[in-house]
Amino acid sequence: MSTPDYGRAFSLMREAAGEAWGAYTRHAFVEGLKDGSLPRESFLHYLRQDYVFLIHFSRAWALAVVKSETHEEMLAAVATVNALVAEEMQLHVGICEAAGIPQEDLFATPERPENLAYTRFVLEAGYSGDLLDLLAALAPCVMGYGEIGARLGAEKSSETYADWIGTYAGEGFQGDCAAVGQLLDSALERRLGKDYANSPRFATLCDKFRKATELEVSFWQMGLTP
Ligand SMILES: Cc1ncc(C[n+]2csc(CCO)c2C)c(N)n1
Repeated sequence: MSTPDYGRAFSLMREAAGEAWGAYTRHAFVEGLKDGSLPRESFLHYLRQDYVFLIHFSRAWALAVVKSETHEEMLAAVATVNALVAEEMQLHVGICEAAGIPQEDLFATPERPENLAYTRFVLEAGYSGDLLDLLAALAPCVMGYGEIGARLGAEKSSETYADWIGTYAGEGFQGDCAAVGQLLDSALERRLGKDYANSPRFATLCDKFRKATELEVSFWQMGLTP
């Protein structure tokens, strides 16, 4: 299976993240989703934490609207806020309700430190920096799940987690990843010029991307320990 193309900046940042990228996208939790061996208890624990995660991620994408400098940037950011609140959070509510966990319980899930560390790192990148700092911290989450979804959609050997895999493998979500990739490319060119990859700023953005990738690894690891 070929890896999906989410744009030039993403490819460069992914490369700069080194081994952390594979540790994230091929984590044992992901392989357990692929072959159905992930214990249900771990999956539900992950989903409850992820619901809280998505609340804060929606706030971070809303901050991207605040940090936008063009109508086009605002449109891309607002589309992601909507995808998060209306689709992804709904997926979690649906799966958890079917498993006997009501929505009020989800909202009241005590936040694990690994979860808190990740979302507050991203929000802080946005509070202290500009749209580029924020997008560099947000990108691993979107494109990583895009890559995971595309691979698991093609390679899965069990139907146990097919709903979850289908959401991220589907055309809708893959289109969202391409749109975020384009936003990242155009935001970089607008602020740093076409040669952005050779700007000193780019290295600091790659650091943020790698840090967020490492926080994704910790999040999967947390999922394995309910
Ligand atoms: C820990 C964790 N990391 C990434 C995602 C995936 N995700 C979060 S926000 C977003 C963009 C809007 O769809 C996507 C794809 C997740 N659910 N949980």
